[in-house]
Formats: sequence, structure tokens, C-alpha cells
Amino acid sequence: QNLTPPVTSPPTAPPTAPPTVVVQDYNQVPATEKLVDIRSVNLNIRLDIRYATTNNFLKKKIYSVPRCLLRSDVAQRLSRVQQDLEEMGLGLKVYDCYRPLSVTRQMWEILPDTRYVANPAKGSRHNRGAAVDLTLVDLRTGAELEMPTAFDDFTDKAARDYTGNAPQVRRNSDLLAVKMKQQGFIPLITEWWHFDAPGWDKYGLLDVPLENIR
Ligand SMILES: C[C@@H](N)C(=O)N[C@H](C)C(=O)O
Ligand SMILES: [Zn+2]
Repeated sequence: QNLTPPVTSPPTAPPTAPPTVVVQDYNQVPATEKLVDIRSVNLNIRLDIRYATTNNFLKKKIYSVPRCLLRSDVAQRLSRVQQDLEEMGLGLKVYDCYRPLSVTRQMWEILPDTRYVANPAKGSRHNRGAAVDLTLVDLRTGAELEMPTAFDDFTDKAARDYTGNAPQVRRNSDLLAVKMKQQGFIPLITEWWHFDAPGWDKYGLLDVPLENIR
């Protein structure tokens, strides 16, 4: 008869979610965590800031200025992706960077689906200045490389594990993901264009309009 008591592992604490801190006063943000304009870091990254136009799923111009603002560390990482791609004759075109929390609330009213829009109760990594929506372009002509869908096409076809793409389309979206991952970015499974920056959880949620960031 075996009298050895069964080995039980100690109960593990549930994973703790990062605190949902909304920074009320941008002046209180430490200098090292301020948002920077990508144009002050790398002038070769192209911009097509869709929420500053009516060419977006809200069919409304949400931003008054077409700016790509990111935490400094995130902007530096993105710049390194651009430099890396340039060696292949390619570059980045950015659709969205920092996004105020109130804009995420507007999006959630239209599309309350966490596959495609972050729940504003938790906030988006865009609200932390630590996520970016983007695609690849030909460095010389600026022409977009063919990707699985258009930006913000909220269907299964936009998912990274969608298997129905033509081989070249698959290669293009995989190349974007590989180059972003090499600089630490984390791809979102449901949207080929969205990447979170490592350490996004150390930044608070912001609700400052883009035009107010100096
Ligand atoms: C709305 C879309 N462009 C996007 O960024 N979705 C993710 C999930 C987000 O809202 O953070
Ligand atoms: Zn995004």
C-alpha cells in the first residue's frame, strides 16, 4: 500500500491585469514618457492617418490633425523597423498611432467587438501611445504592398491565421510581422495591421487631443 500523500502544487495567484490608470494631466507625464511626433524621429515613415480623414470605418474625421504620436521608446523601435526595411527597398506607412481614449469610446459605440476595437473600460494600447496600425510600401514609389484586406476591414480575412490568402499576400503580411517582431512589437491575431509595443502596460491611458501635444 502506498502511503505517500499526493503531491499538490500550491495555488497560483490569478494573473494581475495592469491597472487601468487614466492620466488626467498630461503635464504630469515624465519627460521620458512624453509622446513624440514620429516626424521628429524618422522623416521616411509615410503617414496616412485615416481617422484624420473621412476614409475610415466611422466615416467621420475624428482627428483635427494627421499626426503619428508615440511614446519615445516606441517611436525609436518603429524607426529601426523603417531603417531595416529600407535595405530591401521597402518602408512603412502608418494609419494610426496614439489615439485618445474618447475616440476609442466612439469606436466602441459603433463596433463593440473586442476582436476589432478595444473595450474603453480597459482602454486600447493606442490610448497609451504604445500601438501602431500600419502597412508596407515600396520605398521609391510609395505604393502599398498587397495585404490580406484593406485597413480596418473587420472580417476573418484580416486575421493572421486566415489561410485563404494568395502566397504573395501572405508573404507581405508575414514580412511586416517579422520585421515588427524583430524590434519587439507584438502582433494582434485578428488584425494584420495592428501591433502593440513591448512594455505598453507601463504607460497610462491618455485622453489628450492630438493637436494639444507639443
Ligand atoms: C480600430 C482598429 N484600428 C484597432 O486599432 N483595433 C484595436 C483592437 C484597438 O482598438 O486597440
Ligand atoms: Zn490598432
